[in-house]
Amino acid sequence: MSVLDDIIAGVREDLDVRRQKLSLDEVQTLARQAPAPRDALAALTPRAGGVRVIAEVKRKSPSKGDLSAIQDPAELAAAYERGGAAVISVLTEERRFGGSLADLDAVRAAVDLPLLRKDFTVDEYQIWEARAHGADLILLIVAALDDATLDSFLKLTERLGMHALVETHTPEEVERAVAVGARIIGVNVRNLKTLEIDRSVFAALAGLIPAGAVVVAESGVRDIADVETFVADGAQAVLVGEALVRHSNPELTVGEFARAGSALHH
Ligand SMILES: O=C(O)c1ccccc1NCC(=O)[C@H](O)[C@H](O)COP(=O)(O)O
Repeated sequence: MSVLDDIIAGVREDLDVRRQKLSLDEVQTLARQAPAPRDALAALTPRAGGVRVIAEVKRKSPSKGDLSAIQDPAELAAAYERGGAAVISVLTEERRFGGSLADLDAVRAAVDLPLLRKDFTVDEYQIWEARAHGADLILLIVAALDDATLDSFLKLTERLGMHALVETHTPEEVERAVAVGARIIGVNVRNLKTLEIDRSVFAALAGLIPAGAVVVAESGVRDIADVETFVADGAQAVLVGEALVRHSNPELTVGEFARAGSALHH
């Protein structure tokens, strides 16, 4: 079983528990009552003077173990917002990342930016749930979904007024993301089956993404030089977790990353 398969097995078990407590009907009602979504696509659309930063609230991970205790996710997200993040990503997977929907609620109450509910979406229920908790963007990992499911999840997401970050790691996955009409396409340089980071994967895949889709480099950003390399290779946005949560001044670091590559970016 790959790491991704193992994570998804746990996600399904946790989802069954939540569904016992709150039916799909009830989550749908809450989603329909939620305030209108913010436009994450507009927030990620490139503009002069830098790269868009998706700043992540991430406590721990399968690859690195504990990263940061993060007592107050709302305070961290507010620091990201002050630093110039375009979108805040909140990991809600509990077993392997230590996140929760309570974190998403806390961050939603604290910032005005679009929010990415970062989870392993394998069931329609999670999309309604994301909206009910104020998310504006969800993650769809191509490797975890067949074509028909990817297509129907993307359609549902957009029907609910949200957008999807459609994540890829191979040329075939980019092709599948493009085929379903993804408008925000991520290239994760972390292989979710082996956890290996290979930053060169981004340069190899970014050129396959058609103009018109926002291109996001995901994972493995350690410093400004990494952001500059991703921008030079075609990134319009970067998704950063570890480097921000481990830093003593996440606000400053988000700002530095957001300005990185401004000379290259157009
Ligand atoms: O981070 C992991 O170890 C991981 C393992 C298995 C599946 C997903 C994983 N991470 C999710 C992410 O995509 C990252 O949290 C995100 O891209 C930020 O990465 P980083 O800046 O390297 O923390």
